[in-house]
Amino acid sequence: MSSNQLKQFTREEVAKHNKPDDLWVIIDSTVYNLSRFKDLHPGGIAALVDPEIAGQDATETFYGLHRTEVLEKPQYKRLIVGKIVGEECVFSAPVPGELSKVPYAEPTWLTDGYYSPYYTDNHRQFRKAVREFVDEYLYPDAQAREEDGKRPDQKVIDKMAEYELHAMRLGPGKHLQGRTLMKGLVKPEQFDYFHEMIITQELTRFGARGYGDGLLGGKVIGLPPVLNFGSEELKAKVVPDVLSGKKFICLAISEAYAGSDVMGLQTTAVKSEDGKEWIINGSKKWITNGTFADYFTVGCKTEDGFTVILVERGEGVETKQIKTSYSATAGTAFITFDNVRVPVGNTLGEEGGGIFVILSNFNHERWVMCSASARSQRSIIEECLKWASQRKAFGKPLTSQAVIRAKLAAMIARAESVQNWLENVTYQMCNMSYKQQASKLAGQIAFLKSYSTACGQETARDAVQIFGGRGITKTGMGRFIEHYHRTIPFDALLGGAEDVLSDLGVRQALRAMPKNARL
Ligand code: HEM
Repeated sequence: MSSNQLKQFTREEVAKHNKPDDLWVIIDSTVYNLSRFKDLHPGGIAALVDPEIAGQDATETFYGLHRTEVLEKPQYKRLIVGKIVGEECVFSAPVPGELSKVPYAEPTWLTDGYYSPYYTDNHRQFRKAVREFVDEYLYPDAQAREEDGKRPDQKVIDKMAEYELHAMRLGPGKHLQGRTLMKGLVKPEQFDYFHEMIITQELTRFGARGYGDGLLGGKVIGLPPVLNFGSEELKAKVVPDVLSGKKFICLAISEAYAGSDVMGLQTTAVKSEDGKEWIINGSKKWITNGTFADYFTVGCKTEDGFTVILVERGEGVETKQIKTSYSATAGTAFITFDNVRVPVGNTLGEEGGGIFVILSNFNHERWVMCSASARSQRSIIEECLKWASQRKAFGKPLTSQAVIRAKLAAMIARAESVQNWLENVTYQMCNMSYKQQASKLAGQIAFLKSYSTACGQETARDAVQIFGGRGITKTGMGRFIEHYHRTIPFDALLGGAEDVLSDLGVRQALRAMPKNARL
């Protein structure tokens, strides 16, 4: 029912319904009958029958205790009996696809009155379409799956395939040729790293970190080695099924024995006597999407050093769920390979040349993670600005406290610096070949990742302080803060731990020092 068709009441009429069995309240000029609901109210009966609430305007108190989305739920919409005559609602739930008007909730290129050298009209239209897609198809599944830990709904995966989002998430390249991207909104040859960054950032907005990885994060890092280093025959077999969401792939590098120390890995691949097959033995740990993957891009120790090999799920491959601090929807696995036989044609890149395959892949993976980190910090800023403005403490909004404002200042500065650096690196990527990126951007991206996740961790800690107890509560007002604070270590570890990455950046810089440089 639209608000115009609702029955109209005066505030005096509503005030008469102030008894436990005849209990109305006004929230944002809408009249709710809570007479029956009071017994089910998660906040208890006492809060509702309070003389300051029963029959009165409870708008301010309500928004101090509940998220707007509570009123959007159908079971609560049924409590509406009318509206206040001559008044209009002030607070609105976000409209799918719309930009937020909260300062710093969007990067400058999406903020009214600001300019950017990087984005075209096509990027802007594309951003709008992706956000509408995410809000409509992904957001509800993300919230539900993060909670129940099941895999993302296959219908969502299929829908993403229909728009070619699986292909686009791998970035620009030959794999996009002949595809109709986002229903024709962007041509394959037009698609660049800014388009890809837009997808990653929009996908991050649903605030469900485990689901984000469950939504084929394994493919984003596991398929590029096949695309860039696999034989034509192997690509023809694997790529179409993965990009259409029929089959799943993951990257299996880290082990119980070694994480960042790639050369210390212990999974072995030995050639069969006839030289036609690899025989793989060992285990892998913390492998995103491993529980449901059909293909595994595996780092192995071989006679010549380190080699990357594509393994298909089959005899000798076993995957078990690892319980981590985010949702099981990510499909994080412990994998064992027990005499797994794989054709030698599944080798990705040169035998013994695995380190190059992995290192060049790391750049893209880390840049994707920086894009996500920049965006999630912004979502946290939006939550904090809203909360600090609407929450009263000692009779004043939280924003009247200088310590709260100082925390907001630091978060905003961090998010702005990460996004601006990210856009610069993305611009370099748009103008460099894959090889140039591998040599020139490894240090930049390593620094950016380590810096952005360090910023994210500080922002998570500040946000919890601003939200207080709600920042450590899985439901209600602070639920996204609790989630971010709990899951931020994934950003800081996956794709390379902060310290290791910073050191990598410095080592790259030292290698490039001119021999004749002297003070
Ligand atoms: C349409 C009216 C209302 C509905 C549908 C509603 C619903 C809910 C729900 C679902 C929660 C659980 C927390 C959450 O998910 O955010 C909750 C908590 C609560 N509600 Fe309400 N509520 C309503 C009105 C009110 C009013 C008028 C008050 C006035 C004091 C109130 C006081 C509380 C309190 C104190 C809590 C506990 C908050 C917390 O644990 O942080 N509610 N309510």
